[in-house]
This record gives sequence, structure tokens and C-alpha cells, in this order.
Amino acid sequence: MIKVNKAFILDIYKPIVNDTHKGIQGHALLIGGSYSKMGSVCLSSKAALKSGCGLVTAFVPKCGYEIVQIAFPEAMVLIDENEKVLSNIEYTIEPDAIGIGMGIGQDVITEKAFYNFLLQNKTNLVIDADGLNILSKNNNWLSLLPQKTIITPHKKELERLIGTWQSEEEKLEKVIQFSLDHDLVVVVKGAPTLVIYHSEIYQNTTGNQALATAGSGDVLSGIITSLLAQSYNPINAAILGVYLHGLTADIAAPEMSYQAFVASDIISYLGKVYLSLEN
Ligand SMILES: NC(=O)C1=CN([C@@H]2O[C@H](COP(=O)(O)OP(=O)(O)OC[C@H]3O[C@@H](n4cnc5c(N)ncnc54)[C@H](O)[C@@H]3O)[C@@H](O)[C@H]2O)[C@@H](O)CC1
Ligand SMILES: Nc1ncnc2c1ncn2[C@@H]1O[C@H](COP(=O)(O)OP(=O)(O)O)[C@@H](O)[C@H]1O
Ligand SMILES: [Mg+2]
Repeated sequence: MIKVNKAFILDIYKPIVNDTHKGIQGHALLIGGSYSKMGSVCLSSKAALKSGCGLVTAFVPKCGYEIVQIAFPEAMVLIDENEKVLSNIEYTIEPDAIGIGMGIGQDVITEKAFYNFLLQNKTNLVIDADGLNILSKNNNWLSLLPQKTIITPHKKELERLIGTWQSEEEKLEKVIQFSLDHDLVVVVKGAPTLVIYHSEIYQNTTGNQALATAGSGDVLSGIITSLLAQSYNPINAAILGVYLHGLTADIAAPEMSYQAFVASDIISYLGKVYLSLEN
């Protein structure tokens, strides 16, 4: 088990070069949302852009068009033909990384759209939330995922994917086997969060109970998708993303309490977090 501390992070962290531009800084596509859960994809998309990629596109059901445009004008928006849920995930853009699953629900139309998306997709992928729940119900679709796809389950989602465990040791064994079987980078969210790739285990050292708040996982999947779009390899994108996400709460908690911290604050504190890496 490797502890991910600041020294480890500084080793993988890539400062932004001065002659970059938005066209080469990475384009993240976030595919998510459904009626009443459009906040999830707004949070992921905003977190992605605030983590340093150059462009962000959100792909949402039709009812999300104005919501995303107004909540987050920096994002470009593509819409599904269905009003309330994703039904046909088709686009002509060429993103560098895709995050999918936050807030999409598990409607049968959406399951089918997700399957068709997996059939044609070759881009590096982060799968979260209902994307994971749909995979749990259709585990033969795991073979369609690109190599080193990153999955970000919380405890319940992990149980749906790999079944229950009796001890921490058994949980780790099962996750390692799952990662080996499907060549996945597994972000085992919790306190602390682990990043597991095959038999490598990386234990994060940032974060606190302020993160126990709605949408904080949606923000994490946006951050990781952004880092992937910025050419971090999938293991480093997951490790760095989890570290930055946790550090926002460590810096914010003494300034604003555990209670008042909400998922949008993770996004607001990303600036201080990046500055702390530069000093
Ligand atoms: N503003 C929004 O639009 C939000 C949308 N969300 C979306 O809502 C959908 C449902 O997600 P949920 O995660 O709420 O539903 P789930 O049914 O997947 O998970 C909720 C259950 O898991 C348990 N759980 C979660 N984390 C746990 C942990 N660390 N240890 C033990 N138990 C744990 C909870 O107690 C609860 O019973 C997803 O699509 C998600 O993306 C949420 O992310 C919340 C915010
Ligand atoms: N007590 C805690 N200590 C540290 N991190 C936590 C704690 N509770 C939650 N988190 C983190 O917050 C995030 C919650 O993700 P998730 O449950 O998917 O939220 P949501 O689906 O509402 O966005 C994870 O990154 C998890 O590790
Ligand atoms: Mg979640």
C-alpha cells in the first residue's frame, strides 16, 4: 500500500506551460443528468473546467439545456433528443476524455443508450454513479470498456459491482481481482479513499467529513475526467484527482466548518489547492 502524500503528488503533477491554449489543454465531455438530477452534471462539468482542462462539453437530456447554459456559461452543451432522460448518446465532437453516469438514472431507454455508447466509444473513460449501477446489472458489458477505464464507486455502488465482503482484507482482494479481470482503475471512495489498479493500492491522505455532502462524488468524477483530458495517465489522473478533491476540504474546513461546506465549495477551493502545490 502506497501512501499518497504531497511529495508523491508533486512527482506526478504537471504545471501548466505558458504557451498552451484551450485547444491543446484538453477537452472533457461530461455525459449525465436527468429530470431532477441536472445538478449532478452541472457540478461535474464545472469541476472539470476548474481543474484546468481547456474545454468542457456537457451532454444532457433536452430539459437540461437551459439549466446547464445558465448555471455554467463556460460549458458547451449538447442535447439528447429525449426531454427527461438520456436516450441516444450521439455527437460529432472528439473529446480527450469522457465522464459518464452522474445523475442519469436507470431508465431502460438510458440503459440501452449507455450500451450503444459503450459499443462505439474508444475515448478514455470515467464511469460514476448510475453508469456503475447499470454496469452492475449488465456485467458482460464490462468487456466493452477501454483499457484502464476509471470507475468511482462509493460503498453501495461497489457492493452492487463486486458483491458484499466480510472484512477489509476480503474487500481489497475482491477489488484487486475485479481490476485485474476488467483492467480497471478503481477509485474506492471512503475515508480514506483508495485507488486500486491490479495489485497496486494507493491510499489517499487528504479529505475529511466535510465531503459527506450531496454532489461531492459528482465533483470528483469531473475533476478526474479533466485530468484525464489533460493527458495524465488514468492511474495518475485518479490519484491526483482524489488528492486535490480531499485537499479542498482540508483547506476549507477551518475557514467555514464541516457543516456549511457543500459540493460547490469543493469547486471554489480548487484554486487554493492548486496554489498550495506551487508553493
Ligand atoms: N444534485 C444532484 O443532481 C445530485 C445527484 N446525485 C445522483 O443521484 C443518483 C443516486 O446516487 P446516490 O449515491 O444518492 O444513490 P445510491 O443508491 O447509489 O446510494 C445511496 C445509498 O448508498 C449509501 N452510501 C453512500 N455512500 C456510502 C458510504 N460511503 N458508506 C456507506 N453507505 C453509503 C447511502 O446511505 C444510501 O443508502 C446518482 O445518479 C447520483 O449521481 C447525487 O450525486 C447527489 C446530488
Ligand atoms: N467522512 C468522509 N471523509 C472523507 N471523505 C468523504 C467522507 N464522506 C464522503 N467522502 C467523500 O465524498 C465523496 C462522496 O461521493 P458520493 O457518495 O458519490 O457523492 P454524490 O453521489 O452525492 O456526489 C467521495 O469522494 C468520498 O470519498
Ligand atoms: Mg456519487
